[in-house]
Amino acid sequence: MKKIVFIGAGSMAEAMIGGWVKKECVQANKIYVTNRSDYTRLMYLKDTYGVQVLEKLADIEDADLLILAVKPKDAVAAMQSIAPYIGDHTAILSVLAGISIKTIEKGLYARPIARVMPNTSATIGMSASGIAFNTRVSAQQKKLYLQMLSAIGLVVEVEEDKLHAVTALSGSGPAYIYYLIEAFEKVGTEIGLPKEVVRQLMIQTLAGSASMLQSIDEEPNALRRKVTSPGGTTEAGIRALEAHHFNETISACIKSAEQRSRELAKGV
Ligand SMILES: NC(=O)C1=CN([C@@H]2O[C@H](COP(=O)(O)OP(=O)(O)OC[C@H]3O[C@@H](n4cnc5c(N)ncnc54)[C@H](OP(=O)(O)O)[C@@H]3O)[C@@H](O)[C@H]2O)C=CC1
Ligand SMILES: O=C(O)[C@@H]1CCC=N1
Repeated sequence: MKKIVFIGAGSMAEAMIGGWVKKECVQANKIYVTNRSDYTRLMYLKDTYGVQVLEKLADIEDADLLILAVKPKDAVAAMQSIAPYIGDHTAILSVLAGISIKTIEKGLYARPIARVMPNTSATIGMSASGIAFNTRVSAQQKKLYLQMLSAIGLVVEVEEDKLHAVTALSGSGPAYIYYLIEAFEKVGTEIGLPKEVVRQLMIQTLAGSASMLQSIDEEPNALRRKVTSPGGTTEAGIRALEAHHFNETISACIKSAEQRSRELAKGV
């Protein structure tokens, strides 16, 4: 691909650009960025990653790929602004939460459209992404998208409707983990450790546990039992989690996010 244009230049666009440029998966000078009004932001992306700033919207005409990366509430306006200039051969990759392929086809006409739900860990090549395609995406294009997404992490192909679940779990997931670390830091300082020490300990604990799950063929439940001595500290901790409705809390979190993704699809 000779020209890839990001429509929207926020956190997710930067995470994908950062990941691709670092991995040398896409050459920076083939990537163009545009947004609604924040020119300083475009210059920052140019200076940091070596991407190009799209001079005017008409310049999307010869783009091979447009990546839609605005907030869902701005999707219709963004599509209206690019529709007059979009070339017949241009394909679409959307990272918009909730917004369906049907809505994009309505806004940008019949063409190859892929919807991907990555996460911000794309920055370091550690995204966990789900992807779905419309029927116009060729086998060759699919292969290319899967390669591009693999360069910034794990990618799984799912039915489009399941992207709501992917969004709730791994799209939003990094925020839950950061929130968890914030909670560990808060309580860790209450029980006497400096915040930086709590952070170091808990980042390593998270990374270690994730690596154990990746490298050892055992269920989370079995690994948990190996930590839990009868009458010990872990058992006391898990009991407190159960008493405070841990499972219900996580279930409410994921179901609320999934529901919100469905609402975004309806423009709510
Ligand atoms: N952040 C995340 O972790 C993830 C986000 N996503 C999805 O990615 C999308 C972008 O999210 P995120 O990067 O966080 O959002 P940001 O708010 O960080 O960025 C949004 C960008 O869209 C631009 N924009 C708004 N309206 C228009 C328009 N009409 N034409 C062109 N550009 C426009 C904004 O420009 P300006 O600043 O000039 O207004 C800004 O650059 C969302 O749809 C979200 O659902 C998906 C997975 C994870
Ligand atoms: O919060 C959001 O809507 C987006 C989608 C997934 C992560 N951030």
